[in-house]
Amino acid sequence: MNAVLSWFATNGGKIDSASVGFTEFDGAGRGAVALRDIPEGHVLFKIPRSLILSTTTSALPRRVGLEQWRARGMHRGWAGLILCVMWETANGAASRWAPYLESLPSTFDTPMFWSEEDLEELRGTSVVEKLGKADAEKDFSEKVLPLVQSRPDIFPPETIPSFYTLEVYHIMGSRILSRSFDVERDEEEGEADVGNTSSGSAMDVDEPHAPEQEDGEGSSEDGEAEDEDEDDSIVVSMVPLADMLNARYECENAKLFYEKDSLGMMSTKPIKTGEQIWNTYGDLPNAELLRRYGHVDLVPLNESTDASTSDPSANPSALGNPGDVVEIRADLVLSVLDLPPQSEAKTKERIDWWLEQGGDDVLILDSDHTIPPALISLIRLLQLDDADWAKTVEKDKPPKPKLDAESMGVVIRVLERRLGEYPTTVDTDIALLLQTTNTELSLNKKHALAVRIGEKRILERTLEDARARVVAAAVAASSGNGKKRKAGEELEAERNTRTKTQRKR
Ligand SMILES: C[S@@+](CC[C@H](N)C(=O)[O-])C[C@H]1O[C@@H](n2cnc3c(N)ncnc32)[C@H](O)[C@@H]1O
Repeated sequence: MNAVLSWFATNGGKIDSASVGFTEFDGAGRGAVALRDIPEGHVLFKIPRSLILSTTTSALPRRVGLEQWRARGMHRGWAGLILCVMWETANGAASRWAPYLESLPSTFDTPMFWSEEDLEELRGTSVVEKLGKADAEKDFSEKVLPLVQSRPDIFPPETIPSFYTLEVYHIMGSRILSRSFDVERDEEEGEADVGNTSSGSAMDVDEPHAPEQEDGEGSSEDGEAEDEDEDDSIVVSMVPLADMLNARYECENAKLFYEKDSLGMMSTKPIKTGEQIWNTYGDLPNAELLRRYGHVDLVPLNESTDASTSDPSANPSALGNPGDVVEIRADLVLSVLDLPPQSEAKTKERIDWWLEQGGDDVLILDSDHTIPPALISLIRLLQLDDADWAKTVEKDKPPKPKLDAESMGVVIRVLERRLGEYPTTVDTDIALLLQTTNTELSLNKKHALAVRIGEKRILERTLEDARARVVAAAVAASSGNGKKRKAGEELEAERNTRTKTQRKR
């Protein structure tokens, strides 16, 4: 840390060292701590733009030649930035970022590096299919290695076995995934236009991006389909010191802000002496935290729980991540509907139309346990008869998310089938957590348990609520209530009451 701090100061970085210290936190690596009471709005440290490491500040793209760089597709996805970090590392002490790069971790707890046996523990969660290992390896073998091998003047052949291997590519990718920020392009350096490395990333592209404020961090080497409309004003960047702050669900008390020639880490709340200085990674679900950062958040799930209880095995049902979600793929909905094979073409037409309308192919359940309106709308769309489908297309609007008895039946079957994708039940998982002492279970297995339990809890509660509503509607329908209503109408009436109550809250 000392080497990084003196490099930082020598190169124009400013740190309020009376207020901020860096120390090791148990199970979380390095982090920042308040050395005195810090008021809100206080600048903790400032990073000059010249210390930011990206494809616009590394000399590599220009050494390769911007035309070559683009021709080889290095301006798209993550390959370009990863290669810059590899090259800067290979340059050793000659790199502008040498002490910083030397201080970065080379081992990670992210599933990218897990054994097959450990990955099996994540079956049913969305983590494994999002790892992007195969895409990263394709980028390495099709883009990065051919470029490296074609330019011995820049990448001396004897350095390839140590600095330009697939293993190093994954390590550098993981450093970027767990530490990078979206930084707005400096207008002057924008002239260089080496392209945007963030295209197709799984990083915070979904976060609203305030123009004067840096928001969250995280990036990915697992480029998805590349988007022609990529935002050229954002450059994925390594920001020394700013990336040494840890994060925890709703604990953020500092954030990175744009200033003219620098980025400033500023307190967003008063911070007491001795408290950790937390950034935010966007209060992600545990599945995403694990995939990108290699840790999970376990916080008390309700106010009555003792906040000091951070050991999940002490009271596993009281801790979790309130930001957890469950992803339900649209094809699971299709499999539940079990539509006749002759309607395959019609179904495809409807799905394509749904996607064109901006509908998602993954539906998200979150911890408020309500049934996602998009799920109801999709179920109804897939069940329309031909005449109603034609009317829907004419109106150019997907069906309203009206939860009638038939749709509710499908929803329940979807939730049951989704729950069945995990090999174990939530009770088995909690029993496992209770039976095993901390030393018996590896960190990977503990993390996988936390992800699984969080997701299954959401599914089970949503399912319980849905079943209870069916029963309530059936009881109301059979009791007549003055005039006899159909169970479906009861469900609808009950849904409206719930929505109003929720709005009031
Ligand atoms: C941006 S870096 C933060 C600095 C890092 N601790 C270090 O030693 O350089 C992100 C990494 O810090 C660790 N981390 C951050 N917040 C954490 C938390 N709440 N619990 C455990 N580890 C955490 C994870 O390893 C994550 O990949």
